[in-house]
Amino acid sequence: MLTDLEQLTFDNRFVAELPGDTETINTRRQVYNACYSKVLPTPVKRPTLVAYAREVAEFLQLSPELCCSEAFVQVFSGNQLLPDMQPHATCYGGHQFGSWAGQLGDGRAINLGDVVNQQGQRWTLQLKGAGPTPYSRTADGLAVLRSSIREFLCSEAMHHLGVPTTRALSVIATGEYVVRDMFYDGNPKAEPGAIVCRVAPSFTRFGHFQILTARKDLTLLKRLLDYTIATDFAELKLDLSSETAYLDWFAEVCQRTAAMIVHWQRVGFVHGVMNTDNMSILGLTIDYGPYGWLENYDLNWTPNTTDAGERRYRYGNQPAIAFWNLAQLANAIYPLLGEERLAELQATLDTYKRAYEQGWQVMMVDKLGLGMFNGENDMTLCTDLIELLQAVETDMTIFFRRLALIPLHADASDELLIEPLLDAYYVKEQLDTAYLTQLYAWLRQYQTRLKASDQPLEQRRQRMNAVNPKYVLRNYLAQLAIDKAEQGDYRLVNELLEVLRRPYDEQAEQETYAAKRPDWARQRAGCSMLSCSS
Ligand SMILES: Nc1ncnc2c1ncn2[C@@H]1O[C@H](COP(=O)(O)OP(=O)(O)OP(=O)(O)O)[C@@H](O)[C@H]1O
Ligand SMILES: [Mg+2]
Repeated sequence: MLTDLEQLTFDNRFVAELPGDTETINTRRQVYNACYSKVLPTPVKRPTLVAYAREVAEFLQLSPELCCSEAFVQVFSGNQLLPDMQPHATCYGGHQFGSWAGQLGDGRAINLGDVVNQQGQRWTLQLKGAGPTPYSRTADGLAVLRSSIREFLCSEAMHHLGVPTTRALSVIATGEYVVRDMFYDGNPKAEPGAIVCRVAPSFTRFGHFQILTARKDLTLLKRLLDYTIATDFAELKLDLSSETAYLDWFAEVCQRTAAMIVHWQRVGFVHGVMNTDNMSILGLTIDYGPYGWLENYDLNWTPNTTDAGERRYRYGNQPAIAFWNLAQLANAIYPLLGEERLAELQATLDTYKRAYEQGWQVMMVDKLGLGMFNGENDMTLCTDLIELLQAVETDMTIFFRRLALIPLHADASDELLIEPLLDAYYVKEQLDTAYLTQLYAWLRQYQTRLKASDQPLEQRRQRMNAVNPKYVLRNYLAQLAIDKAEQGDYRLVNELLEVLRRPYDEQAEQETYAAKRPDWARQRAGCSMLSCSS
């Protein structure tokens, strides 16, 4: 463990190997022929630590004492730079809600540099909300405490759930106010500001490639792609002189993206703003903005108020949107492959569909504890269940967690059979005869199917509990932590972080955090609907 932040070892490859912007003044502009612009974080008045994630600190070799020190707060609020840091914001573009938006870039994210730890792993440190950059367009480069707490808690919760994600080292309140019109309805308010330090092996997005192709800068496109393959995908050991290197790389991105989406569907995470600038090349969940967790299972649900009309980013549409986004990435690298490789590129894109389909089946088998996917019969079992879950308001997390507890003996009465599931229902009056008849029928089929799978009961339950979390960052829980934090009380943020470290464990003393959404949270801002304002 390091005792001094100056002992961190930096090796900033992105900056060293790719061309940077020749302009060094921090003015908003279009940046050509460059992958990044050097820019300093804006100092803040009174930074205070809200929380830090000890696992992230650990792999960066930062001791708990160091994380609670004044030096830590000064560095991770952007007030003080370490000697080997090379702060910069990167240039990317993207499709937002399906339309090409041109240059976006790190408008409020500043990479400090890449730390290499004792294991030789490279981790980029990135401040989000550390002030304007050349890519800030008309916005202020800042972030508010509420959105920063949501980003911090959710990235860590996702990691502990086993979902590929960017990580968060710390969230620091700046002691300054940031003006936001939360619902874009002409009611701006001063809110406390904050900065999250995100950590990932790389923050490269689909949009980093797209912007270069859009500008026909194929020389830099090739350089960035070669760099990415050599650095971020080094373990693939691709030979860059081989004709298939780019296709092999793209296949890997498709696989990783499919794996990530399967995880989202498994835990009921809805990203809310799956624009191509929010898609990580490494298949990591990135940009925790107007995301939400499914409470009642609903394929049509989107947490993002900006998306309420079209519902492009609804839960049930995430797999299709990921495919669409990958198609945009395919378009971006197409000029490097040429027409003679178009058919192969298209075929590679289809690996996403296969990987997703297969991953989904395995995921459902695990969630239901079936042992193995049994073709059409299991498909029907799954689709019937999905219909049932949507027929009445059913809490997804509680339902799947409790499914492991239903009695298996055929002579168990209907009442006994649904007893473990009753907690999952939001409106008891919806459980009418018609619904119950269907539910019992499904449960009987499920019982029969489980018996046929012939697994020892305890083993099956353990397997199911390992994929059906008991604790997720329920929207209202995050909001409760935010309400307290805005009063200067950070205990609930830290308590939630602690509970979410072990989402699959029973944690009997923490039951309250597994409770379904209370009625007060049904229509409250921040609980059931989120705006992009952050
Ligand atoms: N307050 C802000 N100041 C400057 N730029 C911003 C601000 N909010 C968003 N942007 C920029 O607008 C674009 C789209 O925003 P989006 O909400 O997807 O990202 P974000 O939440 O800022 O960041 P990230 O994707 O890095 O998590 C990005 O280029 C982002 O940097
Ligand atoms: Mg974004």
